Amino acid sequence: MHLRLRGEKVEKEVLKQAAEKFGTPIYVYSLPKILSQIELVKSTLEGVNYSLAFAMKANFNQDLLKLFHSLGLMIDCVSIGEYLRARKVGFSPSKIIVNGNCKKREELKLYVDEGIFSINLDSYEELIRLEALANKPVNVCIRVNPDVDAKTDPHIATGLKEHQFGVDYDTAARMIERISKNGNIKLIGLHCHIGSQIVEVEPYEEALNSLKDFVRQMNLNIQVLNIGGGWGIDYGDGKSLNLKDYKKRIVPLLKDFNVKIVLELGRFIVGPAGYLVARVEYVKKTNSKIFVIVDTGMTHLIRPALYGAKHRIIPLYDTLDREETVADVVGPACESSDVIRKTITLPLPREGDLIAIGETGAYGYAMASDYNLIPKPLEIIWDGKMLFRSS
Ligand SMILES: Cc1ncc(COP(=O)(O)O)c(C=O)c1O
Ligand SMILES: N[C@@H](CCCC[NH3+])C(=O)O
Repeated sequence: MHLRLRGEKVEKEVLKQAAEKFGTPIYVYSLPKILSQIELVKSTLEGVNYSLAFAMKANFNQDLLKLFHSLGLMIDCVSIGEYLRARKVGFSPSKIIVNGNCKKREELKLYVDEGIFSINLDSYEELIRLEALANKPVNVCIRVNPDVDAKTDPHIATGLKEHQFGVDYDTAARMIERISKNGNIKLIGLHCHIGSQIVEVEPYEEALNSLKDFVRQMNLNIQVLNIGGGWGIDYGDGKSLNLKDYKKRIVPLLKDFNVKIVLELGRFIVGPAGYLVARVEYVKKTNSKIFVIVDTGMTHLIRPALYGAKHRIIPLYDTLDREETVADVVGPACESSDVIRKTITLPLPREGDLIAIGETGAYGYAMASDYNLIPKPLEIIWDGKMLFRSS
Protein backbone atom coordinates (compact mmCIF):
# COMPACT_ATOMS: atom_id res chain seq x y z
CA MET A 1 0.00 0.00 0.00
CA HIS A 2 1.45 3.34 -1.01
CA LEU A 3 0.93 6.07 1.57
CA ARG A 4 1.33 9.77 1.04
CA LEU A 5 3.13 10.86 4.14
CA ARG A 6 1.81 14.30 4.76
CA GLY A 7 -1.69 14.26 3.34
CA GLU A 8 -4.33 14.81 6.00
CA LYS A 9 -6.33 11.84 4.68
CA VAL A 10 -3.47 9.44 5.13
CA GLU A 11 -2.65 10.83 8.55
CA LYS A 12 -6.22 10.22 9.61
CA GLU A 13 -6.10 6.64 8.36
CA VAL A 14 -2.88 5.99 10.23
CA LEU A 15 -4.27 7.49 13.43
CA LYS A 16 -7.44 5.40 13.16
CA GLN A 17 -5.40 2.26 12.55
CA ALA A 18 -3.26 3.09 15.57
CA ALA A 19 -6.33 3.50 17.79
CA GLU A 20 -7.79 0.21 16.55
CA LYS A 21 -4.56 -1.62 17.15
CA PHE A 22 -3.46 -0.10 20.47
CA GLY A 23 -6.61 1.38 21.98
CA THR A 24 -6.94 4.93 23.31
CA PRO A 25 -5.68 7.30 24.47
CA ILE A 26 -2.38 7.15 22.59
CA TYR A 27 0.27 9.53 21.41
CA VAL A 28 1.27 8.82 17.82
CA TYR A 29 4.55 10.23 16.47
CA SER A 30 5.30 10.34 12.76
CA LEU A 31 8.97 9.73 11.95
CA PRO A 32 8.67 11.01 8.35
CA LYS A 33 7.31 14.28 9.71
CA ILE A 34 10.18 14.58 12.20
CA LEU A 35 12.67 13.97 9.41
CA SER A 36 11.03 16.58 7.21
CA GLN A 37 11.17 19.11 10.08
CA ILE A 38 14.91 18.43 10.42
CA GLU A 39 15.29 18.94 6.67
CA LEU A 40 13.59 22.32 7.04
CA VAL A 41 16.10 23.31 9.72
CA LYS A 42 18.94 22.25 7.42
CA SER A 43 17.67 24.16 4.42
CA THR A 44 17.00 27.28 6.50
CA LEU A 45 20.52 27.26 7.94
CA GLU A 46 22.30 26.47 4.69
CA GLY A 47 25.76 28.05 4.70
CA VAL A 48 25.86 28.48 8.49
CA ASN A 49 28.51 26.67 10.52
CA TYR A 50 26.13 25.11 13.04
CA SER A 51 25.26 22.11 15.17
CA LEU A 52 21.68 21.17 15.90
CA ALA A 53 20.82 19.92 19.37
CA PHE A 54 17.47 18.43 20.21
CA ALA A 55 15.95 19.96 23.36
CA MET A 56 14.98 16.83 25.27
CA LYS A 57 12.48 18.68 27.45
CA ALA A 58 10.09 18.68 24.49
CA ASN A 59 9.97 14.90 24.23
CA PHE A 60 12.07 12.32 26.07
CA ASN A 61 10.78 9.25 24.19
CA GLN A 62 13.73 6.87 23.92
CA ASP A 63 13.07 5.72 20.37
CA LEU A 64 12.98 9.32 19.20
CA LEU A 65 16.14 10.12 21.15
CA LYS A 66 17.85 7.13 19.55
CA LEU A 67 16.82 8.47 16.16
CA PHE A 68 18.32 11.88 16.94
CA HIS A 69 21.49 10.20 18.14
CA SER A 70 21.72 8.12 14.96
CA LEU A 71 21.30 11.30 12.91
CA GLY A 72 24.30 12.84 14.68
CA LEU A 73 22.37 15.54 16.53
CA MET A 74 23.56 16.96 19.81
CA ILE A 75 21.28 16.95 22.83
CA ASP A 76 20.25 19.68 25.26
CA CYS A 77 19.42 18.52 28.79
CA VAL A 78 17.97 20.48 31.70
CA SER A 79 18.19 18.00 34.52
CA ILE A 80 20.23 15.08 35.74
CA GLY A 81 17.35 12.83 34.69
CA GLU A 82 17.58 14.06 31.12
CA TYR A 83 21.37 13.80 31.23
CA LEU A 84 21.26 10.17 32.34
CA ARG A 85 18.69 9.38 29.68
CA ALA A 86 20.87 10.97 27.01
CA ARG A 87 23.80 8.82 28.15
CA LYS A 88 21.57 5.72 28.25
CA VAL A 89 20.45 6.07 24.65
CA GLY A 90 24.05 6.50 23.50
CA PHE A 91 24.94 10.20 23.43
CA SER A 92 28.59 10.69 24.30
CA PRO A 93 29.28 13.49 26.81
CA SER A 94 30.87 15.56 24.05
CA LYS A 95 27.44 15.78 22.37
CA ILE A 96 25.63 16.90 25.52
CA ILE A 97 24.79 20.46 26.57
CA VAL A 98 23.42 21.09 30.03
CA ASN A 99 21.13 24.01 30.82
CA GLY A 100 19.06 24.86 33.88
CA ASN A 101 19.12 27.26 36.82
CA CYS A 102 19.35 24.69 39.61
CA LYS A 103 22.29 22.39 38.96
CA LYS A 104 23.25 20.59 42.16
CA ARG A 105 26.86 20.10 43.23
CA GLU A 106 26.90 16.36 42.56
CA GLU A 107 25.37 16.95 39.13
CA LEU A 108 27.98 19.56 38.21
CA LYS A 109 30.64 17.16 39.43
CA LEU A 110 29.36 14.43 37.09
CA TYR A 111 29.35 16.84 34.12
CA VAL A 112 32.93 17.85 34.92
CA ASP A 113 34.05 14.25 35.38
CA GLU A 114 32.46 13.08 32.12
CA GLY A 115 33.60 16.10 30.08
CA ILE A 116 30.45 17.37 28.41
CA PHE A 117 30.25 19.76 25.44
CA SER A 118 29.25 22.66 27.68
CA ILE A 119 27.74 23.50 31.01
CA ASN A 120 25.66 26.59 30.36
CA LEU A 121 26.17 28.69 33.47
CA ASP A 122 22.95 30.28 34.60
CA SER A 123 24.30 32.54 37.36
CA TYR A 124 27.37 34.03 39.02
CA GLU A 125 26.58 31.84 42.01
CA GLU A 126 26.71 28.74 39.85
CA LEU A 127 30.16 29.74 38.63
CA ILE A 128 31.38 29.96 42.23
CA ARG A 129 29.92 26.52 42.89
CA LEU A 130 31.60 25.11 39.78
CA GLU A 131 34.98 26.63 40.69
CA ALA A 132 34.99 24.68 43.92
CA LEU A 133 34.67 21.36 42.17
CA ALA A 134 36.27 21.82 38.74
CA ASN A 135 39.40 19.76 39.30
CA LYS A 136 39.89 19.18 35.58
CA PRO A 137 39.19 21.16 32.38
CA VAL A 138 35.52 21.88 31.76
CA ASN A 139 33.83 23.84 28.96
CA VAL A 140 31.23 26.43 29.83
CA CYS A 141 29.01 28.94 28.11
CA ILE A 142 27.42 31.84 29.96
CA ARG A 143 23.66 32.05 29.54
CA VAL A 144 22.93 35.68 28.86
CA ASN A 145 19.52 37.20 29.43
CA PRO A 146 19.42 40.03 26.87
CA ASP A 147 16.16 41.56 28.16
CA VAL A 148 14.41 41.03 24.83
CA ASP A 149 10.68 40.51 24.44
CA ALA A 150 10.19 37.27 22.50
CA LYS A 151 6.63 38.35 21.64
CA THR A 152 5.34 34.93 22.54
CA ASP A 153 2.91 33.76 25.20
CA PRO A 154 4.17 35.33 28.46
CA HIS A 155 4.10 31.90 30.12
CA ILE A 156 6.83 30.63 27.83
CA ALA A 157 9.03 33.70 27.40
CA THR A 158 12.43 33.55 29.12
CA GLY A 159 14.51 36.47 27.84
CA LEU A 160 13.28 39.44 29.88
CA LYS A 161 15.06 40.66 32.98
CA GLU A 162 12.04 39.66 35.05
CA HIS A 163 12.72 36.00 34.16
CA GLN A 164 14.83 33.76 36.37
CA PHE A 165 17.08 32.47 33.59
CA GLY A 166 20.52 33.68 32.61
CA VAL A 167 22.44 36.78 33.64
CA ASP A 168 22.50 40.41 32.56
CA TYR A 169 25.49 41.71 30.63
CA ASP A 170 27.14 43.29 33.69
CA THR A 171 27.07 40.00 35.52
CA ALA A 172 28.27 38.19 32.39
CA ALA A 173 31.23 40.58 32.25
CA ARG A 174 32.10 39.83 35.89
CA MET A 175 31.85 36.10 35.18
CA ILE A 176 34.13 36.38 32.16
CA GLU A 177 36.71 38.17 34.28
CA ARG A 178 36.50 35.52 36.97
CA ILE A 179 36.68 32.61 34.51
CA SER A 180 39.79 34.11 32.89
CA LYS A 181 41.62 33.55 36.19
CA ASN A 182 40.60 29.92 36.50
CA GLY A 183 42.88 27.26 35.07
CA ASN A 184 40.22 24.61 34.57
CA ILE A 185 37.07 26.44 33.53
CA LYS A 186 37.16 27.27 29.84
CA LEU A 187 34.69 29.77 28.44
CA ILE A 188 33.85 28.48 24.97
CA GLY A 189 30.91 30.77 24.28
CA LEU A 190 27.67 32.49 25.10
CA HIS A 191 24.19 31.05 25.32
CA CYS A 192 20.89 32.85 24.87
CA HIS A 193 17.36 31.44 24.79
CA ILE A 194 14.67 34.10 24.81
CA GLY A 195 11.56 31.93 24.77
CA SER A 196 9.52 29.28 23.06
CA GLN A 197 6.92 29.31 20.26
CA ILE A 198 8.46 32.43 18.73
CA VAL A 199 6.71 33.35 15.50
CA GLU A 200 8.44 36.62 14.64
CA VAL A 201 12.05 37.07 13.58
CA GLU A 202 12.51 40.51 15.19
CA PRO A 203 13.15 39.18 18.71
CA TYR A 204 15.93 36.95 17.36
CA GLU A 205 17.34 39.90 15.48
CA GLU A 206 17.27 42.06 18.58
CA ALA A 207 18.89 39.39 20.75
CA LEU A 208 21.63 38.68 18.21
CA ASN A 209 22.44 42.36 17.73
CA SER A 210 22.72 42.88 21.44
CA LEU A 211 24.94 39.79 21.79
CA LYS A 212 27.12 41.06 18.99
CA ASP A 213 27.55 44.43 20.72
CA PHE A 214 28.54 42.65 23.90
CA VAL A 215 31.08 40.42 22.16
CA ARG A 216 32.62 43.50 20.51
CA GLN A 217 32.68 45.61 23.66
CA MET A 218 34.32 42.83 25.62
CA ASN A 219 36.65 41.96 22.76
CA LEU A 220 35.56 38.43 23.53
CA ASN A 221 37.13 35.50 21.78
CA ILE A 222 34.49 32.75 21.63
CA GLN A 223 34.16 29.59 19.57
CA VAL A 224 30.47 28.94 20.18
CA LEU A 225 27.26 30.94 20.12
CA ASN A 226 24.34 28.90 21.39
CA ILE A 227 21.13 30.67 20.43
CA GLY A 228 18.76 28.24 22.15
CA GLY A 229 15.50 27.15 20.56
CA GLY A 230 12.10 28.70 20.21
CA TRP A 231 11.11 28.24 16.57
CA GLY A 232 7.32 28.54 16.55
CA ILE A 233 5.02 26.06 14.81
CA ASP A 234 1.50 26.39 13.43
CA TYR A 235 -1.05 25.22 16.00
CA GLY A 236 -3.86 25.72 13.51
CA ASP A 237 -4.06 29.50 13.71
CA GLY A 238 -1.72 29.95 10.76
CA LYS A 239 1.02 31.54 12.88
CA SER A 240 4.51 30.08 12.79
CA LEU A 241 8.08 31.26 12.41
CA ASN A 242 8.55 32.38 8.83
CA LEU A 243 11.60 30.43 7.71
CA LYS A 244 12.12 32.53 4.60
CA ASP A 245 12.38 35.63 6.80
CA TYR A 246 14.67 33.78 9.15
CA LYS A 247 16.92 32.86 6.25
CA LYS A 248 16.92 36.41 4.96
CA ARG A 249 17.31 38.32 8.21
CA ILE A 250 18.76 36.00 10.85
CA VAL A 251 21.10 33.74 8.89
CA PRO A 252 23.38 36.65 7.80
CA LEU A 253 23.63 37.77 11.42
CA LEU A 254 24.58 34.26 12.48
CA LYS A 255 27.25 34.03 9.78
CA ASP A 256 28.62 37.37 10.92
CA PHE A 257 29.63 35.96 14.29
CA ASN A 258 32.04 33.67 12.52
CA VAL A 259 31.81 31.03 15.26
CA LYS A 260 30.07 27.68 15.62
CA ILE A 261 26.36 28.32 16.07
CA VAL A 262 24.43 25.86 18.25
CA LEU A 263 20.65 25.60 18.17
CA GLU A 264 18.59 23.80 20.79
CA LEU A 265 15.29 23.11 19.04
CA GLY A 266 12.53 21.09 20.63
CA ARG A 267 9.04 22.07 19.57
CA PHE A 268 9.92 22.68 15.91
CA ILE A 269 11.34 19.19 15.46
CA VAL A 270 8.74 17.08 17.20
CA GLY A 271 5.66 19.28 17.78
CA PRO A 272 4.00 18.92 14.36
CA ALA A 273 4.80 15.19 14.29
CA GLY A 274 2.67 14.23 17.27
CA TYR A 275 -1.04 13.50 17.73
CA LEU A 276 -2.92 12.59 20.84
CA VAL A 277 -5.69 10.21 19.78
CA ALA A 278 -8.68 9.88 22.07
CA ARG A 279 -12.11 8.31 22.12
CA VAL A 280 -15.35 10.08 22.88
CA GLU A 281 -16.86 8.41 25.92
CA TYR A 282 -19.91 10.62 26.41
CA VAL A 283 -21.69 13.49 24.74
CA LYS A 284 -23.29 15.15 27.73
CA LYS A 285 -26.06 17.63 27.09
CA THR A 286 -27.11 20.05 29.81
CA ASN A 287 -29.59 22.91 29.62
CA SER A 288 -26.81 25.31 28.81
CA LYS A 289 -24.05 23.36 27.13
CA ILE A 290 -22.81 20.33 25.30
CA PHE A 291 -19.75 18.62 26.72
CA VAL A 292 -17.80 16.17 24.61
CA ILE A 293 -16.10 14.00 27.20
CA VAL A 294 -13.03 12.21 25.90
CA ASP A 295 -10.63 9.74 27.48
CA THR A 296 -7.72 12.16 27.50
CA GLY A 297 -7.18 15.57 29.03
CA MET A 298 -4.94 17.71 31.17
CA THR A 299 -3.08 14.81 32.72
CA HIS A 300 -1.84 13.84 29.25
CA LEU A 301 -1.70 17.27 27.65
CA ILE A 302 -1.50 20.11 30.11
CA ARG A 303 -0.83 22.96 27.67
CA PRO A 304 -4.50 24.07 27.35
CA ALA A 305 -4.98 24.14 31.13
CA LEU A 306 -1.59 25.66 31.88
CA TYR A 307 -1.22 28.27 29.14
CA GLY A 308 -4.66 28.45 27.57
CA ALA A 309 -3.06 26.83 24.52
CA LYS A 310 -5.37 25.93 21.64
CA HIS A 311 -4.66 22.70 19.83
CA ARG A 312 -6.46 21.50 16.72
CA ILE A 313 -9.18 18.93 17.27
CA ILE A 314 -9.29 16.65 14.26
CA PRO A 315 -12.40 14.48 13.92
CA LEU A 316 -11.43 10.96 12.87
CA TYR A 317 -15.08 10.01 12.39
CA ASP A 318 -17.26 10.39 9.35
CA THR A 319 -18.49 13.96 9.62
CA LEU A 320 -20.84 14.04 6.62
CA ASP A 321 -24.13 13.49 8.43
CA ARG A 322 -23.16 15.37 11.60
CA GLU A 323 -24.58 18.67 12.67
CA GLU A 324 -22.10 21.47 13.38
CA THR A 325 -22.35 22.15 17.11
CA VAL A 326 -20.67 24.34 19.67
CA ALA A 327 -19.29 22.26 22.51
CA ASP A 328 -16.59 22.08 25.17
CA VAL A 329 -14.23 19.17 24.67
CA VAL A 330 -13.26 18.06 28.15
CA GLY A 331 -11.17 15.38 29.81
CA PRO A 332 -11.75 12.94 32.66
CA ALA A 333 -9.88 14.67 35.52
CA CYS A 334 -11.68 16.09 38.56
CA GLU A 335 -10.73 19.65 37.64
CA SER A 336 -12.80 22.34 35.97
CA SER A 337 -9.60 23.25 34.11
CA ASP A 338 -9.59 19.91 32.33
CA VAL A 339 -10.85 21.47 29.13
CA ILE A 340 -9.05 20.67 25.89
CA ARG A 341 -11.02 23.21 23.82
CA LYS A 342 -13.76 25.50 25.05
CA THR A 343 -16.70 26.55 22.82
CA ILE A 344 -15.35 24.92 19.71
CA THR A 345 -17.53 24.37 16.67
CA LEU A 346 -17.28 20.82 15.41
CA PRO A 347 -19.40 18.15 13.73
CA LEU A 348 -21.12 16.69 16.79
CA PRO A 349 -19.40 13.42 17.65
CA ARG A 350 -21.06 10.33 19.13
CA GLU A 351 -19.99 7.94 21.81
CA GLY A 352 -17.18 5.78 20.49
CA ASP A 353 -15.96 8.27 17.89
CA LEU A 354 -12.26 9.06 17.66
CA ILE A 355 -10.62 12.45 17.66
CA ALA A 356 -6.99 13.48 17.31
CA ILE A 357 -5.47 16.46 19.05
CA GLY A 358 -2.92 17.97 16.70
CA GLU A 359 0.58 19.31 17.18
CA THR A 360 1.16 17.48 20.43
CA GLY A 361 4.59 15.96 19.76
CA ALA A 362 6.29 18.60 21.92
CA TYR A 363 5.54 19.23 25.60
CA GLY A 364 2.73 16.66 25.47
CA TYR A 365 3.75 13.34 26.97
CA ALA A 366 6.80 15.07 28.45
CA MET A 367 4.53 17.12 30.74
CA ALA A 368 2.03 14.36 31.48
CA SER A 369 1.31 13.55 35.12
CA ASP A 370 -0.16 10.82 37.27
CA TYR A 371 -2.83 13.15 38.64
CA ASN A 372 -6.02 11.28 39.61
CA LEU A 373 -4.01 8.15 38.77
CA ILE A 374 -5.40 8.30 35.29
CA PRO A 375 -3.06 5.99 33.34
CA LYS A 376 -0.67 7.68 30.94
CA PRO A 377 -1.17 7.04 27.22
CA LEU A 378 0.97 4.62 25.24
CA GLU A 379 3.38 6.17 22.76
CA ILE A 380 3.12 4.79 19.24
CA ILE A 381 5.54 5.40 16.40
CA TRP A 382 4.62 5.58 12.74
CA ASP A 383 7.73 4.96 10.67
CA GLY A 384 6.04 5.66 7.35
CA LYS A 385 5.12 2.01 6.81
CA MET A 386 4.38 0.51 10.17
CA LEU A 387 2.98 1.41 13.54
CA PHE A 388 4.75 0.13 16.62
CA ARG A 389 4.57 0.61 20.32
CA SER A 390 7.45 2.58 21.72
CA SER A 391 9.17 1.64 24.95
C1 LIG B 1 17.36 26.69 27.37
C2 LIG B 1 16.35 26.17 26.41
N1 LIG B 1 16.78 25.68 25.23
C3 LIG B 1 15.93 25.17 24.33
C4 LIG B 1 14.57 25.14 24.57
C5 LIG B 1 13.69 24.54 23.52
O1 LIG B 1 12.77 25.41 23.08
P1 LIG B 1 11.76 25.08 21.89
O2 LIG B 1 11.07 23.82 22.20
O3 LIG B 1 10.88 26.25 21.88
O4 LIG B 1 12.60 24.96 20.64
C6 LIG B 1 14.07 25.66 25.76
C7 LIG B 1 12.62 25.74 26.02
O5 LIG B 1 12.01 26.77 25.84
C8 LIG B 1 14.98 26.18 26.71
O6 LIG B 1 14.55 26.64 27.89
N1 LIG C 1 6.39 23.66 28.06
C1 LIG C 1 6.17 24.81 27.24
C2 LIG C 1 7.37 25.49 26.73
C3 LIG C 1 8.44 25.72 27.72
C4 LIG C 1 9.70 25.39 27.10
C5 LIG C 1 10.83 25.25 28.04
N2 LIG C 1 11.53 26.49 28.31
C6 LIG C 1 5.11 24.55 26.19
O1 LIG C 1 4.42 23.61 26.25
O2 LIG C 1 4.90 25.29 25.30
